[in-house]
Amino acid sequence: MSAPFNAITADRLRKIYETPSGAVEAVAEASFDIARGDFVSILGPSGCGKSTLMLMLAGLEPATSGVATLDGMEVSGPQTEAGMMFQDPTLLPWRSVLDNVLFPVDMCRTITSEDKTRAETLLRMVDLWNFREKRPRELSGGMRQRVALARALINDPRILLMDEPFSALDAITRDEMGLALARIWDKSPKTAIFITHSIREAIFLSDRILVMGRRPSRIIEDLRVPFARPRDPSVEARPEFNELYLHLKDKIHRTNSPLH
Ligand SMILES: Nc1ncnc2c1ncn2[C@@H]1O[C@H](COP(=O)(O)OP(=O)(O)OP(=O)(O)O)[C@@H](O)[C@H]1O
Repeated sequence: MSAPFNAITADRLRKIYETPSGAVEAVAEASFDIARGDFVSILGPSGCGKSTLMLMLAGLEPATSGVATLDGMEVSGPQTEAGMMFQDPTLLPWRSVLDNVLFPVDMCRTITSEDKTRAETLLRMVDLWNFREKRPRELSGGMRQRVALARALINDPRILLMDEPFSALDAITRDEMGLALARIWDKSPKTAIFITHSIREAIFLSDRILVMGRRPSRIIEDLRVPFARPRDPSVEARPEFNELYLHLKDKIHRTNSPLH
């Protein structure tokens, strides 16, 4: 059977958290299809349900109703095939950088020499080759996130789910991480969902941007980013970049305002 064109689908995904103080409707209804190879960012005001949506797609939080699929398979539990990155890199402190990158392989089978070669290639790509034998505590925050990126790619996943992976980093390191991710993308495009609060980061990295409205949230904007790849940071100086930036900023501001 040939692979489906849409790598990720969400069909009326809804999430209500039951809490001691009552029900919280985190996501009212999210529906979208993501084509194979597209890099899609999700923007939206704080607390609108972006992480909840991601957790439902990753199979880490069950949807109250609706259906998600990854690579044509309905999501009904943790999606081990997808690469994942979160705000916190969650590295194992007693393992070396190289062994942290190999951890997802170690979890499911015996590590082969090909796995080691791939881990080494990835560490070169994220510029951490010289740190492969170090422990996480010896690395900066940006370096730890680069280890997490290499780890997310170790199984060469077709789908990558990233929830604010760079948000704890300083602005310069964050830009460098964005560039590193864009370069990796140029070499080996994957289907990705990337949650961020940075409109500039979303435009620079994405083929398409979805905006979620205020809770209980829905997708209120879905647009394509018109810049060819590979992109370099000079794209930010283009008038179209700024127009898109202002459009998205206005959209998020309006949804965040109690007057709208
Ligand atoms: N496990 C949980 N139990 C109860 N309520 C939750 C839980 N997780 C999230 N929520 C609530 O669901 C809503 C959406 O939270 P979520 O973390 O998905 O938003 P977000 O858009 O990712 O926020 P931010 O941009 O600030 O990270 C919030 O009101 C939050 O308090």
